[in-house]
Amino acid sequence: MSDGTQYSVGFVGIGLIGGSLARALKNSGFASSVSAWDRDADALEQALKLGIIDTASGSVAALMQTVNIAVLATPTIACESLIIDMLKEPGIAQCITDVASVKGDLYRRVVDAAPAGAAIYVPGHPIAGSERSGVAASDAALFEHHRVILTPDSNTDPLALGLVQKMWAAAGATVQCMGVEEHDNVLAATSHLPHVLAYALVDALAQSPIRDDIFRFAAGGFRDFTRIASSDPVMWRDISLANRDALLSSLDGFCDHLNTLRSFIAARDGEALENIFRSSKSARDEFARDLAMRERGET
Ligand SMILES: NC(=O)c1ccc[n+]([C@@H]2O[C@H](COP(=O)([O-])OP(=O)(O)OC[C@H]3O[C@@H](n4cnc5c(N)ncnc54)[C@H](O)[C@@H]3O)[C@@H](O)[C@H]2O)c1
Ligand SMILES: O=C(O)C(=O)C[C@]1(C(=O)O)C=C[C@@H](O)C=C1
Repeated sequence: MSDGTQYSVGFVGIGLIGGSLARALKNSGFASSVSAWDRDADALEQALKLGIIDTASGSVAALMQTVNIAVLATPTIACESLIIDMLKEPGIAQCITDVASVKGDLYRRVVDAAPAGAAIYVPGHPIAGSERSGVAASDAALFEHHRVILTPDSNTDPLALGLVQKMWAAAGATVQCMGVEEHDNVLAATSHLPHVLAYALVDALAQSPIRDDIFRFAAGGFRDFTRIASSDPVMWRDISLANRDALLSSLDGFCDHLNTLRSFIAARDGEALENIFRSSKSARDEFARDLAMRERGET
């Protein structure tokens, strides 16, 4: 529960995720002021115009002079050098956090490059998003009833960790901590693999000689399975490469499973197929029930 203390929050990168968090923190009263720096001047102008930020900073260094909490919300590939810059000149920031979808590689490199400052760095990842990008797509309710994973370690400053937990709670999220490796393995399976599969399916069908018919007759099932193939290709290129090992392992396990299923179809083994579909339906139904409860705030 909020104790009413307000913080000055600064964002490096004000797109879908940065913009959504900025909106949520303003609405909840957690942020006394919100500032941002983005390499795209149009994104900053739009954020100002939409009232998502109060001030556009001229540089990362200038931003860090004025904020209690600094949030890095740029594409994964840009995070390493920006976090290191932020940690080397933290200004008045009590904590620095990020929202990147892959944690292990980034954290190890940051700790190697800036060991002294790394204690106030609390790596984070909201498990909520959309196939859309940019500040105009931001949504104050994006994180409500969603989980946020933080990956602190024994070096992390408890005060910095507490502040980041409080910030996400103010945005309506439930915070959970885990190690970077566990995070990257779980997310490879639940997020990165499904995105690769959706892109692969659409690409395979788009290359088909009967492509026009396929897209003409595709409907709800195809739409639901492939929504995430409309996500930003550059973001997903970065994520796939940043989490390469865990993603390869998930992909290999999945390919084996798919081949088993293929062999049942080839062998006309209806019983084996039905068993897989039955157990899959039961797992999916249970997940859907849990998700609905979470979205109603019941868990
Ligand atoms: N989109 C999702 O569903 C989702 C969910 C959870 C986490 N994430 C992670 O959040 C981060 C941001 O994703 P997003 O969807 O908000 O992307 P986005 O494209 O909507 O926003 C990124 C912003 O960062 C800016 N930017 C890019 N490079 C920069 C640089 N070098 N310096 C300063 N600003 C720079 C861009 O101009 C843009 O405004 C990514 O690391 C992504 O992996 C995304
Ligand atoms: O809902 C979507 O469109 C998303 O892709 C969100 C999603 C996910 O895979 O669930 C994508 C990337 C993130 O790092 C976290 C969440």
